[in-house]
Amino acid sequence: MLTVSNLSKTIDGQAVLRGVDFKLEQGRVVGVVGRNGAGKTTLFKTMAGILIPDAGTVEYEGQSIHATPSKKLNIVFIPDSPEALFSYTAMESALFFSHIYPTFDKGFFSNTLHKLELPLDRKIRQFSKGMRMLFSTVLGLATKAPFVLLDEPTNGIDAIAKKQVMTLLMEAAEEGTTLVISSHLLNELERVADTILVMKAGGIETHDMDETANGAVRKFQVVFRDEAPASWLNSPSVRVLDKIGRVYTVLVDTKAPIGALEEMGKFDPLLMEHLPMKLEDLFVWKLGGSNYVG
Ligand SMILES: Nc1ncnc2c1ncn2[C@@H]1O[C@H](COP(=O)(O)OP(=O)(O)OP(=O)(O)O)[C@@H](O)[C@H]1O
Repeated sequence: MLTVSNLSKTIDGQAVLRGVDFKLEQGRVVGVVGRNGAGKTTLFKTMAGILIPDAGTVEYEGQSIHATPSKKLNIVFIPDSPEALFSYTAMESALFFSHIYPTFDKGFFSNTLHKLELPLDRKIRQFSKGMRMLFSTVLGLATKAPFVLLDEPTNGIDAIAKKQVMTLLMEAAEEGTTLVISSHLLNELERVADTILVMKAGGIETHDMDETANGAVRKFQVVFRDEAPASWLNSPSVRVLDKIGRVYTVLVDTKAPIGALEEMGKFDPLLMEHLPMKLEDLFVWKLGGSNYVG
């Protein structure tokens, strides 16, 4: 279990993390989403012990990873580019990591690199972006750490490399590794994550993926008979995702005290169809800016 309690971090006078709290059980696949600059990378670096928090704790099995540095070995951070290893070859990087991580699996590292046709003797600087991301993923997974934090692992790589990275990750998850993946590719995250952490204003909300699909916020396609009622469209319990002619796609908080769903029914729409809720919809609901205005 990894427990993050009341974690705060200010960088250059900006409070990036503000009292972040959550727990991660072993064997989960966790997606971390948030707007650009929300603090995902800062959170990962603090969770992995690279940054020291101003307040709060990160505990692995009840022990602070900052107070007991050996506990950091249980949490590996895979950055979006392995710049720190650019002047090393893949093999040299593995040697370096095997000195740090006693559980480092050299066999897994070289076999997987061989399967992926990545050279062991070339400097990482000479790798393409896709090769670098595959290499860092293999290197991180080879540590056999129980918690692996991946910062945008498939960003900017081609479809084949993406599939290879995702396959490696799913194999690790099946073996019980907890993966924490930050990504802006919500469709991809939706397929693999069972828990979603939404970062906003330095804080975090935890969502179960099942809860996302069956929670209080529902998605509808609705066609009104006359002009769409502006007060309803602009209410805080409603968010317009799309409008084509008189066809609206909306998110409605079905548990809101003002009864936005009942009200929609009272307008006697020509069509009112319930659609499946996607992770992208949750993202817009939680992090979208102002509501529909036009
Ligand atoms: N070394 C640094 N020096 C100054 N400001 C920083 C530093 N690292 C992060 N920040 C600031 O902290 C905030 C959070 O950055 P962070 O990289 O953690 O966000 P993010 O959610 O990972 O963003 P993105 O989705 O764009 O990668 C940003 O406003 C960023 O400018």
